[in-house]
Amino acid sequence: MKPLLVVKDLTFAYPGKPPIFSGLNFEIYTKEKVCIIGKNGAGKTTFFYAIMGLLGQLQGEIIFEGKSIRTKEDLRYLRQKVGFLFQDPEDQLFCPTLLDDVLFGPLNMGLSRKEATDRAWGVLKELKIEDLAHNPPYTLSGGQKRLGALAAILAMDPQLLLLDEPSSGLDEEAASNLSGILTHLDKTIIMASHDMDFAEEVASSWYELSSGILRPLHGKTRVCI
Ligand SMILES: Nc1ncnc2c1ncn2[C@@H]1O[C@H](COP(=O)(O)OP(=O)(O)OP(=O)(O)O)[C@@H](O)[C@H]1O
Repeated sequence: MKPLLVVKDLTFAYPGKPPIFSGLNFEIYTKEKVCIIGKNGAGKTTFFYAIMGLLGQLQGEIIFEGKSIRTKEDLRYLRQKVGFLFQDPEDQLFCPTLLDDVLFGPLNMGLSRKEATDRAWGVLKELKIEDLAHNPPYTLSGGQKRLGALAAILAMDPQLLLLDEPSSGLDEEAASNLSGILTHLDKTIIMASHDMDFAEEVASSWYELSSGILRPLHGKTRVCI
């Protein structure tokens, strides 16, 4: 079996700054759930940007489903299959209501309004935020926005989820509901988190990002960052 995603020899520096990645290698197989830990500024968010093609020209290679992502067309395909929950959910909610935001992806993918609406209500209910559906996103709390942004991603039924601090700002009940959902979700997940209790619930393998490389941490080792 081939890995779902391979990141090969990734080297990257923001202009005028020292390299964040220096020959980083990573691979994940379908249905694996991985947590990446690392100190503030280690490059976890930047790693997700690299996978999503948000850093422009890269040194190294991103391979998805066995195919090297090289052209705009490849990137469009990858972005349909990979759902990215940004660290700041405000970046992802831009419609008049939360329901519109959750409908946006499925409608854009060509689903009928009925299919898209069924899907949108399904994820809103699963995340227990259906009573917020008609609210404008700017009126939601930080935790509600995070769940709303996640609903918008899940409604697109991506194969791989990149979750940047998914439990940040959630109360205990919402975090526990979310960890339960992610644990049972039939999808591949790469998550960056400082919330060890949450991550231990969801992830089955761990990596530490440090000095520009990803190092596997064997076993479900509890690591304090
Ligand atoms: N657009 C940018 N331009 C220049 N430097 C940046 C930019 N974005 C991030 N950086 C720098 O790159 C480094 C890695 O940032 P990144 O956000 O990827 O880290 P992180 O591991 O996600 O941190 P945290 O745990 O705090 O979320 C930091 O030193 C940050 O200041």
